[in-house]
Amino acid sequence: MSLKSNLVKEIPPMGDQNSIFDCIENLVIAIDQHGCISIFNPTCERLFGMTADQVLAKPVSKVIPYTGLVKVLKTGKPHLGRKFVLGNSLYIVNRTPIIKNKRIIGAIGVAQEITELHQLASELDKVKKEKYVLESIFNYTQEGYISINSDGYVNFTNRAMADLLKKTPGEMINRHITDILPETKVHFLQIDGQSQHNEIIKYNNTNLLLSCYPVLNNGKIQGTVGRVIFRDLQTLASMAIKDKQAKPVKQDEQARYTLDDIIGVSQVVNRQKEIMRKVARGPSTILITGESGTGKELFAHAVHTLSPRAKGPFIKVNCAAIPENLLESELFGYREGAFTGSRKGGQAGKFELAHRGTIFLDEIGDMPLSMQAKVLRVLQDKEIERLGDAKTQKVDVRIIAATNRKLEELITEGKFRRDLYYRLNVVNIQIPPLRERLEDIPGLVNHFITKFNRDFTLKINSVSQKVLDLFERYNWPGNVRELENIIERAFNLVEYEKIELSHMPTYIIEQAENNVKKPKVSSVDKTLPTLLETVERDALIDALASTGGNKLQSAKLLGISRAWLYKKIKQYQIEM
Ligand SMILES: Nc1ncnc2c1ncn2[C@@H]1O[C@H](COP(=O)(O)OP(=O)(O)OP(=O)(O)O)[C@@H](O)[C@H]1O
Repeated sequence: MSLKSNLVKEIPPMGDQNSIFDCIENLVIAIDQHGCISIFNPTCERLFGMTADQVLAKPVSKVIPYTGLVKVLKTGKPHLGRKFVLGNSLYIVNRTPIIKNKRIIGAIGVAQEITELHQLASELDKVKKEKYVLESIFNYTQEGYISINSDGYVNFTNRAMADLLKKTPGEMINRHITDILPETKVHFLQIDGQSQHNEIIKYNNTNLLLSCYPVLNNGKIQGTVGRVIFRDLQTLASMAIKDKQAKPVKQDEQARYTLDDIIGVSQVVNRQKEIMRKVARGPSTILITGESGTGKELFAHAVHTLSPRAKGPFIKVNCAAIPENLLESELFGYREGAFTGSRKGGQAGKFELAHRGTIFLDEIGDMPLSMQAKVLRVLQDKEIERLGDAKTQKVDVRIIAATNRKLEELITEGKFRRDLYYRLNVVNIQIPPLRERLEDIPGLVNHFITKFNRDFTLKINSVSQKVLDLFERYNWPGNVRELENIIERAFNLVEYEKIELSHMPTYIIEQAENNVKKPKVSSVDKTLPTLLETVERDALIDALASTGGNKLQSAKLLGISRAWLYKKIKQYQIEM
């Protein structure tokens, strides 16, 4: 009988161990109570390049530098789910003591290669992150998107589409498209690899402008994506001045917000408010920059209401939303007979309408170059010419422009005029993204709760601490607008008087989980020691929260001793 089969007898019986260990693909190594190898299965032989007969009965620590088995033998404590790297592969191992008659008679380790699994998990994580980004993009566009699979069942819809159809995405997913949009059968289901553009369909009493695109995979149709550009055709019609039927755009010509409507305690918001107070008095052009949803329009309204022009009109033009060929007549107006279908008596443009007031050129970065030249001329000469009219008119208008694009980059790419940039950028107000001023969140949350309590006639009076913690970890790609939408969504779900974690969309919970809690320090406090302390404190709080306050587990999680954890809890005065 070989040495190997003698030693294996020491292991508690579990069937025909030899053949089990011999045929499994896992690495199996066992040691006896003296730390000598008692099992070394063929997978180990292959991987370590040694035969069982060469290593059996030898001290494991001499044969393989670290297996962890000697430690398990000494302490009697198992090591479960530990990972290690061997060559280019990643393994997960369970090491357990072998106990017979309450005595530790050895230890066994069983390892499984998980390289591929790990790669798959990383891939999945990457795909998940990309999905969040795409979802955010789709959820913050004004255009409605819906997609169906090849059998006609809805597998995706964005918020704009759900709002448009007055349904929740949950009421639409997995339903057949004809149950949701009966009229679209022909557009969605009979699409044959070609796109269909701008078809008019009816939904309730609204006309929608729908485009459909096939989703192709290796040339085969997998489904269809539908896009609704304008919520209803009246919006389009009102923009199309050249259409004889079109009504002039009804504009609310008054600024709606004041400085008090800008909520925020962060240094940066207070500094910007201070600047606004000063510059509002003068005539200078102002350029407001910041990501989408940071409050640029709100700031523009507030400058106007603070200015001596407050009683004059406040005219907003969204330069990105108006088709290039209509922008000129929109901005400068046109003379009667300037083109076929032009209105009798002609029409005043936005600059004229803003006379003695303020014109707010939103999304100025998207203004076509040809129009930039004309706006520059207004800035220089304070004069306009209606389309088709040789007569010039003096206008007294203050310009506030805003953009979420990097104008310097657009200048380098030749898409924005440098001279216009200098003319606009006399005073620059930069609004930082919400993730860089987390201290503004609680005030904004209260502000939106008050607003929605009014709109929904509800009496929500608080938000759970868990939700506030979540808000600190989330990175707010849609900024304050996204926060406002999330609170509004919660109002639709809330049952009692408190907004809880269960009222939050899963995508923000999942994204926040992947984020390290950000240090809540203002720019003046950003010395390295302060930052390190903040990160350390946050890591402690996260570990304690995720282990339900268990200090031993938290210490393990953080890779520090229990004594060190206690010291840090005391140092940072973390309440338990
Ligand atoms: N500091 C703030 N206090 C209160 N409400 C705010 C604040 N900032 C933004 N909001 C609200 O967030 C929403 C988005 O703001 P706003 O439209 O001004 O952003 P924006 O930067 O102009 O966005 P976009 O670039 O997409 O046009 C609005 O409902 C606005 O009232």
